[in-house]
Amino acid sequence: MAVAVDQGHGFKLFARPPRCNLQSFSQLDYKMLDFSQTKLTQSLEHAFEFTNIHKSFSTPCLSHVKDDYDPNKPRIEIIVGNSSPRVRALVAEVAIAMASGIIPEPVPSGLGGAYFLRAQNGDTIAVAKPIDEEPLAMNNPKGLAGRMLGQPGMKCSIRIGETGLRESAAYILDHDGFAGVPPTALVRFSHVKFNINSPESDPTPNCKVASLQRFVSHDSDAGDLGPSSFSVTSVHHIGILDVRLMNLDRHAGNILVRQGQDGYAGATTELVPIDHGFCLPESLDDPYFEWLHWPQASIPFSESEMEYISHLDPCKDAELLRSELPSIEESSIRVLVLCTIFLKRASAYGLCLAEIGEMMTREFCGGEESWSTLENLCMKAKASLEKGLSGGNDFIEKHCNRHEEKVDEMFQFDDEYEYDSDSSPTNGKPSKIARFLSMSVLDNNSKLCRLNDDRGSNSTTEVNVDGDERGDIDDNSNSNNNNLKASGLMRSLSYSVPNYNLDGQCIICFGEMDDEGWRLFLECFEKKLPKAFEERKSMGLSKQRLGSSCEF
Ligand SMILES: Nc1ncnc2c1ncn2[C@@H]1O[C@H](COP(=O)(O)OP(=O)(O)OP(=O)(O)O)[C@@H](O)[C@H]1O
Repeated sequence: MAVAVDQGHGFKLFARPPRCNLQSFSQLDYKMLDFSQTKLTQSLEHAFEFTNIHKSFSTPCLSHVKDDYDPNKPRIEIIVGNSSPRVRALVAEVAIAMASGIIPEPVPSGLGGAYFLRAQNGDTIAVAKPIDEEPLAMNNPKGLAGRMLGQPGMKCSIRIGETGLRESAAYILDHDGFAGVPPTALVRFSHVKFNINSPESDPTPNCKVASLQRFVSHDSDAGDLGPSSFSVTSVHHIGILDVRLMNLDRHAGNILVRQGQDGYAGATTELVPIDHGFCLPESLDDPYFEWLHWPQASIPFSESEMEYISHLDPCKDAELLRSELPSIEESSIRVLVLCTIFLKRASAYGLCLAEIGEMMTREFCGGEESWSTLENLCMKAKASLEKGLSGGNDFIEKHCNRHEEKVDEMFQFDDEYEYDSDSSPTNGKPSKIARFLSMSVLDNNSKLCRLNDDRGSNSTTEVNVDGDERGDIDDNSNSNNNNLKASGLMRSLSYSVPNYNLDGQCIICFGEMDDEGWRLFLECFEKKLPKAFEERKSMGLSKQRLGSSCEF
C-alpha cells in the first residue's frame, strides 16, 4: 500500500515503510493534512485524495494558493487510524477548528495532560492527549513528570509514550462499534499550544504526537452512579473488550454515562468506554475491571454476545494491528491473541464475564499478590514446553530468541516460592509473585537501566548493563546497584531476559518465542483450559456478587 508523506511543501508517495519504533513516527505512514487557513481547501482535497474523505463533507470555501505554505501554522496529521472514515471526519473537523484559531483547553481531571478541542461554535469536538504529557512523561502538566519516552510508565508493562498507540488500537479492535469506543486516532500536531515543562530542553517544541478522540457528551461517569441503572448489554460489551485487550485501567471514571429516555421503559443509560491507554500490555499483568463485581457481570452472555465472541478471530486481529499500528510490540499482540482465545474458550464453556474476569485478575491477600489463574496457566504451559513435555526436546533452545534464563530461575530471588507444575493453580494457596527491588529497564537499544528503590527512597542511578555507574543522583544508588548485582539480575539484564518486566518484576511475556514456539505454547495452553474452567465453575460465584441486590 502506498502512503503519502508530507515533505514540507507537498506529498510524496512511499511504499509502506517497515516496522519502526515510536520515535520514527515522523517517517511513518502519515496521511498529511495541512491546515493553515488559506490552504484549507487544498489540504482537504489532499485529505480527500489520500484518505477518501467523502467530498460532501462540508468545507469552507477557500482558494487554492500553492505558494503560501507556512510551516509555522497549526497542522494536524493522522499517524494511525486513517482507514476509518469516522476518524478522518473527526480530524477534518479538528483541522477546521484549528484553522479558525481555536486553542486547546486543558482538562483538569485525570493524571495525564488532556485537552478539549472546540469547534468555532463552542461545541467540544475532541479530546487530545499528547504522549509526552502522560503520567510520568517529561511534559506532564500535573506534577508527575520525570521519565523519558520508552521507560516504564504507571503500569510497568506499558512504556511511556505508548498509551496513545493503545487508545488507537482499542478503537481499531472494537469491531462494529460493539463496545462503543469513540473514534480515536494517533495524530501529530504542529504549532499547537500544549504543555512543555522546560522549553529549552525540548528538541521539538512545536510538534507533538497525541491521541485524538471524539468527544462524547455525557451526564456523568460510572463512578457517580451505582451500577443498577446500567444495562446488562452495555456492561457485557465493555467487559468483552476489556478482557480481549487485558485492560489494566477500567476504573469507573473511564466509563462515561449518557442518560436517555426509552419510551415505556423509562430512563436508560448508555455507557461509553474511554481511556484505553493501559490496554495490551507487553506482558501479562493485573487487569483492573471495575465491572468485575457488578451483578450484570454474573449474568450469562446473550446469544448475540456469544455470536460476536465466536466470530472474533485472534489471528485476524493480530494482523490488523500489525498493519495499522506497525510500531506496536509483538509481545502486546500476543497478549491480545491469548486473551481472545481465553475469552472464546471460557465463554463457550459457559463461564460468565465475572468468572472470566476473576480468572484474569491477581489475588491480593495478606499483603501479598498472587498470580492470576491465567498467569498460572501460562506458567504451566511454558514450563511444560520448556521441560519438553509437549513439543520439542529443547523448547527454549529451539524456539526462544532470548533463552538464557529458564522458568525456574525466575524465582531465584524469592526463597519461599515453590512452583509445582503438576498442581492446579487454583488448588490450595495460590502461587506467590516474586517481588524484589523495583528496577526500571530501558529498552535493549539504550543499554541502560534506571533503578528506583521501591522502599521509599527517591534514589536514581543510571548504570550500563555491565554494572558501571554513569552518575549518582543520591547516596542510595550504590546500595541499589549492589542489591542488583547481588540478586544476579545484572547478568540477566545483559540478555534482556523476557522473564522480567520493565520494572524488574517477574512477569510472563511471550515476545521471546519464535512463531513455531508461540504456536506450540498456545496449543499447550489451550489443552490446559478445560480443567481450569471446570475448577472455576465448581467454585461458584463469589459471595460478594451473590449478595448484591441489583435489579435489571
Ligand atoms: N472521549 C471523551 N469524551 C468526553 N470526555 C472525555 C473523553 N475522553 C476523556 N474525557 C474527559 O477527560 C478527562 C481526562 O481523560 P482521561 O481519563 O482519558 O485522561 P487520563 O489522564 O488518562 O485519566 P486517568 O488519570 O483517569 O487515567 C476524563 O475524566 C473525561 O472527563
